Amino acid sequence: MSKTSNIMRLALLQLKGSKDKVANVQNAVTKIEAAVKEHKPRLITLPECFNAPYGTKYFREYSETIPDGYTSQQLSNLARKHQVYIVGGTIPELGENDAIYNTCTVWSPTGDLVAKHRKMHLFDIDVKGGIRFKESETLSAGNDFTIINVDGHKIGIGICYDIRFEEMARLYRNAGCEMIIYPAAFNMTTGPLHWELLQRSRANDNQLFVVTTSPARDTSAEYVAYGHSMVVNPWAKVQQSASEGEEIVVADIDFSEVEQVRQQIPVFGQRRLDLYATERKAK
Ligand SMILES: O=C(O)CCC(=O)C(=O)O
Repeated sequence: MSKTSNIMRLALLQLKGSKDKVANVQNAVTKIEAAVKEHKPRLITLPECFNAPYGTKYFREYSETIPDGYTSQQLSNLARKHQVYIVGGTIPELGENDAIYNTCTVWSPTGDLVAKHRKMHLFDIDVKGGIRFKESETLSAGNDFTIINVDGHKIGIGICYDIRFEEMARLYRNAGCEMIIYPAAFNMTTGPLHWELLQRSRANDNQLFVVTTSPARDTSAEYVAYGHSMVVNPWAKVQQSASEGEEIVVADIDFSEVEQVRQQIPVFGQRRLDLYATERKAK
């Protein structure tokens, strides 16, 4: 598809969650309506696990099938009604064989599901005195890379912990992506040190835009999200970022910056592919 425009307006919705699924989804609906009315974005992003509390004991209870579940239907209707792309954060998905996935849905302006990305790297960490989390207690990992095409621009999709795996971002870059979107929910242990660093690293390594959307910070929640949803440009500069509470971040992406950086610092063509490679394996 040829590029119809180099400018794309994004709205990142940093949303507060609760244990009430319908209230969470309705909050997203209200904020999407407000973002459309006030800012007219082309693409809207939502946070990781925006319709449920983020915790392994909750994933099965809150899980839904895609695309016929309640949350999917709401996002599909909104995308069609407002003719926008929605990168629908993530929800716990009830998949084949009763498996649960942490899944991002992407909706086109016709309301169609254009992609579904299941988190590939499960968040299993144990930081002494900090945080222990083991998504693999209840979740299964996805096995597929996901690239969408919006107005001729290729955009890779990852989810939170996926950002730590530079090979995944490299494969998206190799496939021609100009942006990677990660719905994410870093925490108060790893967020302060790694959140911005990882985004700027992936942007700098691959000379593309990195976009993250976090839940708002709620210090009364069992899992306290870091917040600070962010857009990093291909120069690895933070173009825009949220604070900690509920917020809509509006960013005008100029995709011509991707080509500028790639021409001026041409590392992609200077790699020693005679000596090393990052290659996707056939499944
Ligand atoms: O990598 C991290 O520090 C946080 C990852 C995370 O919270 C997640 O994958 O949901």
